[in-house]
Amino acid sequence: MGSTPKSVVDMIEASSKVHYSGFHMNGHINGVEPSALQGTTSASAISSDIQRQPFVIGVAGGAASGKTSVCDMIIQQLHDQRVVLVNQDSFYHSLTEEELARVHEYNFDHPDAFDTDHLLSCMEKLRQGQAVDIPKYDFKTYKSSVSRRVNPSDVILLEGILLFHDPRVRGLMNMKIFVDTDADVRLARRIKRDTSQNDRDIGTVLDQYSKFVKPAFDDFILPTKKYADIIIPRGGDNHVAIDLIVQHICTKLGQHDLCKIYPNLYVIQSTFQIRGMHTLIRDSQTTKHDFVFYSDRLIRLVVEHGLGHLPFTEMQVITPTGSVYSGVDFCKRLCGVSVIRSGESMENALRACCKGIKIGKILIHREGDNGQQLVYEKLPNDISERHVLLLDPILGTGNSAVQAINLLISKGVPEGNIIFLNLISAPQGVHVVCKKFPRLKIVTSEIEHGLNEEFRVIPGMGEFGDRYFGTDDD
Ligand SMILES: Nc1ncnc2c1ncn2[C@@H]1O[C@H](COP(=O)(O)OP(=O)(O)O)[C@@H](O)[C@H]1O
Ligand SMILES: Nc1ccn([C@@H]2O[C@H](COP(=O)(O)O)[C@@H](O)[C@H]2O)c(=O)n1
Ligand SMILES: [Mg+2]
Repeated sequence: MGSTPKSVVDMIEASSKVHYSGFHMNGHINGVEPSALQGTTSASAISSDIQRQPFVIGVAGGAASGKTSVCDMIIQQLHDQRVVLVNQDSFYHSLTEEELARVHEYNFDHPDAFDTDHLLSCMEKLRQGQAVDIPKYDFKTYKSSVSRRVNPSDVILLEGILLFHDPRVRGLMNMKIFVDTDADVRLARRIKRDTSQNDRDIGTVLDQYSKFVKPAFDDFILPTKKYADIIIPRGGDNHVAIDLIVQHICTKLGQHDLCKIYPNLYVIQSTFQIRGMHTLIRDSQTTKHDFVFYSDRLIRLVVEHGLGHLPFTEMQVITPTGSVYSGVDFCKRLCGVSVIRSGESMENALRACCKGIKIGKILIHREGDNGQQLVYEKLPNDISERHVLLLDPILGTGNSAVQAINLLISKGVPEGNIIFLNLISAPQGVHVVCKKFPRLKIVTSEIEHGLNEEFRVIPGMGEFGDRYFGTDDD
C-alpha cells in the first residue's frame, strides 16, 4: 500500500478546514498543515479540496454474530443520510490453485487471510472523498473476481470479524461496536448459513469450526472486544442499543468534525440568529455600539451553554398549587476566571446568570508568538474546591489558554472542573487544548478557518479587546 493512514493526524488535518457550524464551504479555505498541530498554520495554505470527514463506524464480533444484520438495521434507520457498508469479507485473499486443492486446511479466521493493506487504501480513498472499487468475494469459489463501485458518504460502516485486530484499521474508526452473541447461537447460525447459502455439508462446517473458527475467535477476535466503545449483546435483536447508536450518529453528523475527535469540545448549535450576530461582529464596518451589543448576546449564549455542563443535584419544591415539582439545584461551588483583557468582556454575562459569582483574573503577556508570560493573577483562595468557568472570547494558538489552564491546575483545580468559554476557536487552539487537557470542556460558538502568518484567527473579528472596549484607532 502506498500511504499508511495516519488516522488521527489525518482527521486533525482534514477537520481543521472550514466549517461554519454545520455548513462546509468549498473553496476560500485555510487548510491546515501538519505543523498546525504546533500552532503554526500559514494563511497561504489555501486548499480547495475540502471534503467533510465521514463518520466511520467499525462493527466487529464473531462470525455469524449478527454484524451484517446490525449494520443493515443502522442503515435502515439512517435513511436520510448517505451511508455505505464495507465488509472486511470483501478483502479476503483469493485462494491460489494450490490452496484451493487443500481448502480444508486454510484458516479463513486468521488475520493473514485478509488483504488489510488493500482495505486501508480503499478506506483512505473514501475518506478523501473518492469513489472506490471494492472487491466482491465469492464464498463458493474462494475468489474475488468482480468489484462494486462505492461512493464516498457521510457514514461508513465497516464490518468484519477481525476489524479491531490491526491498530491501523482501528485508527480509522470514530466509533467501535462489538456484537456479542453466544457461541452456540453463532454456531447454529453458521451451520444454517453455510449449508444453505454456501453449499457446504454439515461435517465440513463443524470441522472448520473446531479447527479454525473457535480457536481464532478465542485468540484474535475476543481479545479485541476491549477496544469497543459499545458492546451489543444479542446483535440485531437489541433494538434499544441500535436506537441509541443511531441517535449518537445523528448527533455527530450535525457537529463540527473536530467534535468527532474531541468529545470535550462543544460548539453551540447554530441558528440564523447566531450566524447573523457573528456576521455583525465580524464585519469591520460594524460600530462599536453594535459590536458590543451583539458580542454580549453571543457571550450570553455561550455562558448559558457552559453553565449547562455544571453538575447539579436533584431537588423537589412545592408549587403554589401545592403540587410537587421535581427539579434540580444549581451547582453553588463555582467561580469565573477572566483572561485580561478580552475575557473581562464576558464577566457581565456570567454575573447576570450567576448571582454574586466570584470572578478571578489572569493576565498573560504575549511576547512574540510563543513567548507567553503570566504577569498577574488574582484568584479566589478556595478555587481548588470550585468549578471554574475560564473566560476568553478567542482561542487562537492555544498558548495563552494553556498558560491559564496550567495556572488553575497548579492551584489545585481538577482539570475536569474547568470549562473554557469562548466565542470563536481556531482549530489549532482546539487541538492544543483538547489534547493536553482531555478532561476540560471547551464551549464555543464557532470554529474558525485557522490562523494567519501573524497567528491571528482567520476570518476572526480583529482585536476583540480593542473593538469591545473602544481602544482601537477609530
Ligand atoms: N437476531 C437474529 N435472529 C435470527 N437470525 C439472525 C439474527 N441476526 C442474524 N441472524 C441470521 O444469522 C446469520 C448471520 O447473521 P449476520 O448478520 O450475517 O452475521 P455476521 O455478519 O456477524 O456474520 C444470517 O443468516 C442472519 O440472517
Ligand atoms: N471462503 C470463506 C471465507 C470465509 N469464511 C468464514 O466466514 C466467516 C467470516 O464471515 P462473517 O460474515 O461471518 O463475519 C469466518 O468465520 C470464516 O471462517 C468461510 O467459511 N469461507
Ligand atoms: Mg457479515
